[in-house]
Amino acid sequence: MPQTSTWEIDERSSASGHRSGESGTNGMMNGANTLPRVTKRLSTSGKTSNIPRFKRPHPPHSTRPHSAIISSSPGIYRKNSPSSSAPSTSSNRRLSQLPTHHVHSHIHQPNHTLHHTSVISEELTTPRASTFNLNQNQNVFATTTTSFGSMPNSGTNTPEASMTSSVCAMETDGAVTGNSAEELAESRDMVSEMQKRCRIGPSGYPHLVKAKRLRFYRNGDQYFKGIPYALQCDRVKSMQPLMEELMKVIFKKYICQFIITLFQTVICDSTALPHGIRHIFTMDGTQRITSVDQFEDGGGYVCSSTDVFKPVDYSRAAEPSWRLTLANRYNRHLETKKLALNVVEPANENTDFVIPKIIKVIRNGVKPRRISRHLLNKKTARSFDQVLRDLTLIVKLDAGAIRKLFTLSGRPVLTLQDFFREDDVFVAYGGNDKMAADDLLVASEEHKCVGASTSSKIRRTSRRSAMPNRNESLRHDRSGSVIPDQDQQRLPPDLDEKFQLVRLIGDGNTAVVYEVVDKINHDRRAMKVIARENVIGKEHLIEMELSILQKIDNTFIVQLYDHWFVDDSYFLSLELIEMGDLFEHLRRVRRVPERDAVRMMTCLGQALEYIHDLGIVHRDVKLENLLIVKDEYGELGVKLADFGLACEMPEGNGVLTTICGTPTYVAPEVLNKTGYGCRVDIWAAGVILYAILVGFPPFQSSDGSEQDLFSAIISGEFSFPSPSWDDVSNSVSWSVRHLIMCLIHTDPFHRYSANELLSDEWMVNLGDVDPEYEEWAHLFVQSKMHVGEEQETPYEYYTSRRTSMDELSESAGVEFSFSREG
Ligand SMILES: Nc1ncnc2c1ncn2[C@@H]1O[C@H](COP(=O)(O)OP(=O)(O)OP(=O)(O)O)[C@@H](O)[C@H]1O
Repeated sequence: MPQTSTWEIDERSSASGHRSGESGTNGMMNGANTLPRVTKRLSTSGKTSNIPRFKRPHPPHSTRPHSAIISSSPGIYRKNSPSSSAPSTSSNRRLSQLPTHHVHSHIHQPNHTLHHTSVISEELTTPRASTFNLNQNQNVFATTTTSFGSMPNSGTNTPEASMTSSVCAMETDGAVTGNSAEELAESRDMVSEMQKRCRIGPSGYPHLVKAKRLRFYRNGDQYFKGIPYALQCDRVKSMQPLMEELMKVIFKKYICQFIITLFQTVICDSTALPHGIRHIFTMDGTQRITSVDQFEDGGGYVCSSTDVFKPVDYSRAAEPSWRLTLANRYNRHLETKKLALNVVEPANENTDFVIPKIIKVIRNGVKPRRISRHLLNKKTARSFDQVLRDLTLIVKLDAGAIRKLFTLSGRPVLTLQDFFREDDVFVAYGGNDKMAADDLLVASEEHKCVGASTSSKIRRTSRRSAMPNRNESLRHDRSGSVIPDQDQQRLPPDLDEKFQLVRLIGDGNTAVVYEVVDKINHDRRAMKVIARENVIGKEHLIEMELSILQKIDNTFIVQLYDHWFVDDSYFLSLELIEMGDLFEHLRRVRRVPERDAVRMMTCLGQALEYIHDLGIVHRDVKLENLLIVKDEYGELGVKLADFGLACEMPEGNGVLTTICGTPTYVAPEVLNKTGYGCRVDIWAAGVILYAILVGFPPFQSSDGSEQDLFSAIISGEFSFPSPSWDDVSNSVSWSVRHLIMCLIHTDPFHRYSANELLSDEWMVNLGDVDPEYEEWAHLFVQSKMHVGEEQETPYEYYTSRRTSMDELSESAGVEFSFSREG
């Protein structure tokens, strides 16, 4: 869901293709190739797209074309792959089907002196290419064959008959004629050296000992994709050194190449191969490999510490992970829950129940024990295995991987959902750790960290800390992981004197927001905490946010009460809004009725009119930044929050040029770099109005890419597709469509202002417009629509939109996408 993050654009990188002076409908840029490059704005997890990635080696099954080691220039000839007429050995067949490592040998003969090099590469040699080269050099081949006079010949001079492998390529520079006895001897020496290194093929011609291309898996680990390995049979002659090498060299090499998976791999090793590699099996487990000769080129093999083969579908291994090897009582739980080892779990666990929650994990051992906190949310709790893996890295048991987890009431944690029940304290055990009843009792010294003295108290605490139906981390780059300090849930001492921390309310790209209570007057507040490390180089944005919030005092905007910079973090005491944000509200209700929508838009319009009059642009108006409030009559409204990207308009007729915002809501003039002002917030308001009425935004990309989304935005073309926009039971008026068209207008000068938004007929009449106006709006909208725009069938609608859904559509979830189709 790349459209959903907040981002900034590297302006330098987007300079090309831009022509200044273009703006709005008349000045739209044409095509995706002129779109600026996007970089993520901020991320607490550091997962910004501009972090350099480690270059992965070519995948073993790469289909990159074979680089031209074989030349067709005169005087060079090479024996390469079998020709089309050559007998098709199983080895050859594998070679063409499973392109992996190849050994190429070049024999150059400059000035009649032979020397050779061997190259191991992952390049693909196709039989077709080999045949071509072979035929090209057939004449020369015959000539050069004489220079190998000492070699045994099977009686045929045809290269097709003599060559059996495609892994040997020979080159000579210049014709081989008129050799002196000395040169011939030299050649013979060379050949004999070659013979030492080469086997003599059935034809009598030598070929280099071919490296067998193998792939090794770990016993019982269905998540380990395997490691490719070129087995040089002339070098590794027995199993023991091979197994040692596999353990010491290959895994380490793998670790070096994929630094990111270093930890995971180490863990995998210690879990899946606790005693190193002692046995190697074929993939189906029917045969144990006892000699290197038994390895077949292109084959896959399973490394094991024990002689018990675990039947897993290794060929379909997914991402690296580690498996639990649970014992005794815990294993029985697993069995009953059908979570036993070797059962391939679905790739995507259901995570509907995942809500932001801080869990505390007690590291089993001598009391007082170390207690780690970990934030679980949609991002950090994707699957049971993944959470256990993360906890292993955080808790750092002496025994290595966490293999058992229990609540303080003794309930085992067996599924992801178990983390989201009422308990939030868990005791972690390693494989050899023995459980004792005393483990579940929290020592007095541990109370502070655990936050409770008994499990019943913990239950009360956890109930209070659970977020009601909020799902924080639908955005892919949302933060959330380890709560770094055990005292994180305590404010720094100065603030701790003033405030009592109550619960986590939400997290954004840069901030974590808690509910706090003022210890003196008992007022409840929201405390937004922005760790400085999350905003390095962007401190000016925080300063700007603070400076702007201090100027603002409006009913429809979340109020800032106070702020501090302590312990390298910014703390903002804000008005507490308890009902969550509009994004989550929409997620729950799927679409907002017009009567609610009109009130929400009125609140937003008021907020925008207020800040625009002050010359302030919010620049990040979106569903997540509209917090839901209820008035005394129970009517819903919103308050505008998060001024993290807000800025003041330049003096005079100046415009803003920094490209920032959230892709789904960004206005075309921001992308076009023609300069922009307050009307970008109005565009976003139009996107929001559209989205809350039907549950999906007006602009999406067909392939989920930001480029595609931006093209759609710049084109300004959107529609009101069936069935959502003409659903009888959710009848949406034409007046609101008219308003949306006035808000989502590519030309900012023709786009409504905040004042015009508030004066719109639909807004003024709270959605209850005069039939005449509705009729007029109907004609207006229809006159602007392209023919067939509303003819989208449900099938097209769902397929086109579900594939390109951003966070909002995603949030509508399966229910939404299928319930309507029955
Ligand atoms: N005053 C508040 N009262 C209640 N909840 C709040 C308040 N401020 C923020 N939140 C919640 O916390 C979440 C994150 O806050 P906020 O959007 O300010 O963080 P951020 O990191 O600046 O966001 P972004 O991801 O947009 O950069 C919000 O989506 C909202 O649900």
